[in-house]
Amino acid sequence: MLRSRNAGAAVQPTAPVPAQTVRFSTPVVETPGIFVLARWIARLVGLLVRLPVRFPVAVGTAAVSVAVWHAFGWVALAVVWTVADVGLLVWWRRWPSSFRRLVALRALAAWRWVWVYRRHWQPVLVVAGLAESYQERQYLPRIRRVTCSAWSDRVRVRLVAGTAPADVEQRVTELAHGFGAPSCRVTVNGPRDVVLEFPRFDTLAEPIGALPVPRHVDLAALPAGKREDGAPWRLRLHGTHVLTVGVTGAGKGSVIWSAVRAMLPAIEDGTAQVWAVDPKRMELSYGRSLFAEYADTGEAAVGLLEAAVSMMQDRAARYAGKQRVHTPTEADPFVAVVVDEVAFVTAYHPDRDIRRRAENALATLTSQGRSVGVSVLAALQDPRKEVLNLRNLFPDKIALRLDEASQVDMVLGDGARERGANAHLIDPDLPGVAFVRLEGSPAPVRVRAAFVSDADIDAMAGGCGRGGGAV
Ligand SMILES: Nc1ncnc2c1ncn2[C@@H]1O[C@H](COP(=O)(O)OP(=O)(O)OP(=O)(O)O)[C@@H](O)[C@H]1O
Repeated sequence: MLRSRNAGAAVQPTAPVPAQTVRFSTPVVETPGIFVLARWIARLVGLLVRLPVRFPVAVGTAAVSVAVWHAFGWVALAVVWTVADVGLLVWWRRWPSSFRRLVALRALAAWRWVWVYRRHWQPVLVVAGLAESYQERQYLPRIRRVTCSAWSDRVRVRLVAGTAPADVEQRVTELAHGFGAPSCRVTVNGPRDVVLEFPRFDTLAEPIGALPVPRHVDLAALPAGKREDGAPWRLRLHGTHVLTVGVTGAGKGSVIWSAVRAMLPAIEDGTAQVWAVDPKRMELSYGRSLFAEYADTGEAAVGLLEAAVSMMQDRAARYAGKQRVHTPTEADPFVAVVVDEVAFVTAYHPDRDIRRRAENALATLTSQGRSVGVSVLAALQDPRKEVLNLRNLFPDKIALRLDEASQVDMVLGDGARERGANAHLIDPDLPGVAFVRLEGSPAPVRVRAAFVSDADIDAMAGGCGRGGGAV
């Protein structure tokens, strides 16, 4: 075989390869000082033109103050300011919500724009790796607007052309720390248009007591707790199946009990039933009288699940060709099959036959039960496939505190962690806090389930809620 004489010789990295013996480089031309000065002046004029548009109230106030002072002197200015302050004070006391919306939150937004976001924008984004370079120039996403709600700042951002919202979603932790916020969530409005939401404080830090029992039960929107933005968190049960995942002590019981509590009037009037599987015998046994069916051993649990399958198939046979949607009635009530620690019957039970039968029954219920009014609400500690390979049959999932970062996407679906659903970082002192995905939005929402105490369950089981009043 012929070998080149140079084979194996070290190649000098600086030596030009034959095709590049002539190298072109851009000449450096010194910019005349007049151009630099003209550019600064142009930028200053641009800023002065934009200021009244961006901060009309602040600029208007300053302009009026200067005009009054110039025309009538400082005494007149002091009088005008005193009258304005008294007016604001009266507005605040008499109409606090409109004052808050139109004055306080707007002033706060302007302040946070200038002091927090404008000031730290470039260093934080560069260090977080969100600055792009092209032809030796640096390009940053641009702040379009900052607005404040009672609990968070929403920074609307125009992305650099050629970048994607996913680039920002992957840096939410850096952004949150960079701007001193507990978390950051990304919402995509449209092309190159995203909103970064930074909470200013944790609205879910205080536990929420059991919610009042609703007068009219909406099985598609059961009040179960509070969302981070202060709105009620409503859990859909009819027409879906819900999987609640969290480590021990994360608060799975509070989700289950809040749902049962919200169904109480329907349970009492016979239009809803709860069939409970309680392998730990600790969580659900307390309110046993509320359940139409109850099982606390492996054999009994499988029997209950298979009975639910038969009932569901009987309904499906009766509905076939006549009715496509289930409406709860006393004859055909909505059935919520509540399974606490579902892995006990699908993975941990020593009898293989029990595990197989339980898994088959759950697969049948979750794949066919929705349209005939049978829903499964299951709780689970470990979301891995080996433990519950049916997890994708649950359309709705709730991620309470999890063990590992990798479990977040297992529960809430791909991309949930990048969008800020840091369920593995939930404080152990905040049981009941969870991330959920609401219908029609890929952005995960942070919620806290209401805590239903033993006394509340006692009262519920004792029938105090009859008639739909608060228990
Ligand atoms: N929503 C909540 N708000 C406030 N405290 C809560 C809430 N949920 C649970 N807790 C507290 O945390 C404790 C553990 O909750 P819970 O038993 O529901 O956890 P779990 O996830 O079901 O745990 P395990 O899997 O071990 O049963 C409760 O005894 C209660 O003190």
